[in-house]
Amino acid sequence: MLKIIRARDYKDMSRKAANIISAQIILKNDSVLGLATGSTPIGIYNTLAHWCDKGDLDFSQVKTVNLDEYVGLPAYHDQSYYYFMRENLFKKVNIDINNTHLPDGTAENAEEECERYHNVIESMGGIDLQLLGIGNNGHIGFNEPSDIFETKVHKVELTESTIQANSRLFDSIDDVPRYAYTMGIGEIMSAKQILIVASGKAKAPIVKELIEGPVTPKVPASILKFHGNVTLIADEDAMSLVK
Ligand SMILES: O=P(O)(O)OC[C@H]1O[C@](O)(CO)[C@@H](O)[C@@H]1O
Repeated sequence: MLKIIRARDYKDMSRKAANIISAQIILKNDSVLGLATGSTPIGIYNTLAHWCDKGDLDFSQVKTVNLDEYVGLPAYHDQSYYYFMRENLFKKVNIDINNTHLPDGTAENAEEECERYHNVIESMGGIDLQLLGIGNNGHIGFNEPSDIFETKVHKVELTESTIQANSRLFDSIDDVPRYAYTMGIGEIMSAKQILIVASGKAKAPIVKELIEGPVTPKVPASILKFHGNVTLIADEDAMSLVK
């Protein structure tokens, strides 16, 4: 069942989500956090960094594993998710960078990279708290709408809708990578706790679909309704189409 927390606006959503992540770290200082990229979590990461800076939060034992990475982008590329995580969180908190993990977008062998990344997640003993954004088409990580739920880390061809949405961050749409590595639905659903965040009017149709629609691989996020401990934090704009 999906627990729903309504937030006033982006700032309120960010603080509420940061509070839950912070509680997780306080309760278990060596928590494994599953982390997400995209515009939505930036306010959460800023808030966590601020609390860490004030000495209220300690990342020294925290381990992280990210959802996804573009195929073909090296870590130093400013649109790689490695770069995003470093700029928005890792360099601002006292985390040991060796405890942070993402798929390697430059790996030569895709199959081996998927296997390696799956084993990284397993070797950490699973994810304590997984943070998720939601794509306009219902994707989580880069699990795009499909006929099946892919369970394990895999290489995925991005949909036109995702390429369009993410082109805002690249010089031209032709620069957006066509493929990505992503955690599978199985690894995401194995997390002990899941937090999914949504903000803004553009997310209102998919948030309505998530809450009111059926569970189907056509809306990958819908599977979350089968998880035992999942919370959606959405602001008023994102909730504006929900009855
Ligand atoms: O938070 P945003 O930028 O709307 O992105 C939503 C989702 O899309 C992605 O950016 C990938 O397209 C995910 O990483 C994110 O969860």
